Amino acid sequence: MANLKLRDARKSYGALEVIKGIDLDVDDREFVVFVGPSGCGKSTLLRMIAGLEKITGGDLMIDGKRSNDIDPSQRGLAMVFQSYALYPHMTVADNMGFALRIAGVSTDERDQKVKEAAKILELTHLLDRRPKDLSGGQRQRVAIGRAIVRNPKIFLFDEPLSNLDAALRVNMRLELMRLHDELAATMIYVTHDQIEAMTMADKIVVLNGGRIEQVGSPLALYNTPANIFVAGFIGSPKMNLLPATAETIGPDGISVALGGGSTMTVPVFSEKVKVGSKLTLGIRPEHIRIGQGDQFTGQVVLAERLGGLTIFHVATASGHSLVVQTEGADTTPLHTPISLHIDPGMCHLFDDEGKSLAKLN
Ligand SMILES: Nc1ncnc2c1ncn2[C@@H]1O[C@H](COP(=O)(O)OP(=O)(O)OP(=O)(O)O)[C@@H](O)[C@H]1O
Repeated sequence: MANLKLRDARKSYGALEVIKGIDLDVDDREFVVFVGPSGCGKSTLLRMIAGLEKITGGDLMIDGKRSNDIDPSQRGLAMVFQSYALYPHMTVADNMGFALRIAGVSTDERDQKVKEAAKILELTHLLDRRPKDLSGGQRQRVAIGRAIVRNPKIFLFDEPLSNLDAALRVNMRLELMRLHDELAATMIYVTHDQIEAMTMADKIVVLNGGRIEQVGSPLALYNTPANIFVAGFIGSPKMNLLPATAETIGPDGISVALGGGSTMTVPVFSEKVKVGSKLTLGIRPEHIRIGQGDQFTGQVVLAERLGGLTIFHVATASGHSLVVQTEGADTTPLHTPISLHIDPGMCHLFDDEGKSLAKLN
């Protein structure tokens, strides 16, 4: 069993506070991913958990025990870094067994643990090699093996795949998911790659400026972002965000004017919104249909043809730029006049503070 709790966790460097009060629960066997823009504090938070950065306020609880001041080596955690940090002069087997040797584990037990980990990671045939004779992906597997042999309560990963090429990243991503399942392990994983976050996480933690914007399952964040920040951060291509003004408020929702004569009634509710309130309408690119309506007319100005799907950049007659995603290889040529349909039920409305308005049932 392994669980971890942060309560009002803070980190300051001198007068500069970079982690500003984090409350988070990581449950046993959960795969938790920290995402957020560069500099938001993902690595700092992970390093605070690992014990590599001192926590300057609040509590870190590991299995119910306050662990702020426990030595990193005694926390029962193992961290895998982006840089692998392998010892170049040691073989794969020695690299993997090093921490156990330092801990005074007998040679027999060490060999057995290294062999078990090598089998799980398909490194058995490489145990006698040195890191320089391995590919990037193999090196990263050795770094993960070094964590596995320690049988940690919780694995911590700091952007472990970002030095790998695109194809290898996909492979390693799948391997890590398999490993999480096979080891029934608790994992905390930092990345700026939202595909990694969406595909691997049980729970995503979206950080921004040292605070949590939202915590939830990948689909919860995708379908019901709490605010504009999360709406814009999760999802690729990004959600379209358009300025809107509340025109009427009724039992069917809030009617908004989108400029250029376009209006839409979005089935949401808020006591705070009044006629004239400034709002933002959000619609994901895959929820806009081409050639099925007259909410917007315009023309395609750019097309990203990916084979399985096509991403159109559309300039509307009302002066908006919209990104539209269609299934398959849509061959609509550039500059073709088109009309667009938006399903109001798929739209999000955000208030003037960027908070999401509740949907009507
Ligand atoms: N030793 C330090 N002294 C002062 N500020 C620091 C120190 N280490 C990190 N910071 C600041 O803390 C903030 C968070 O940094 P951190 O590395 O955790 O961000 P990150 O989200 O992991 O970013 P990235 O995705 O770019 O790695 C940044 O503004 C950074 O400049």
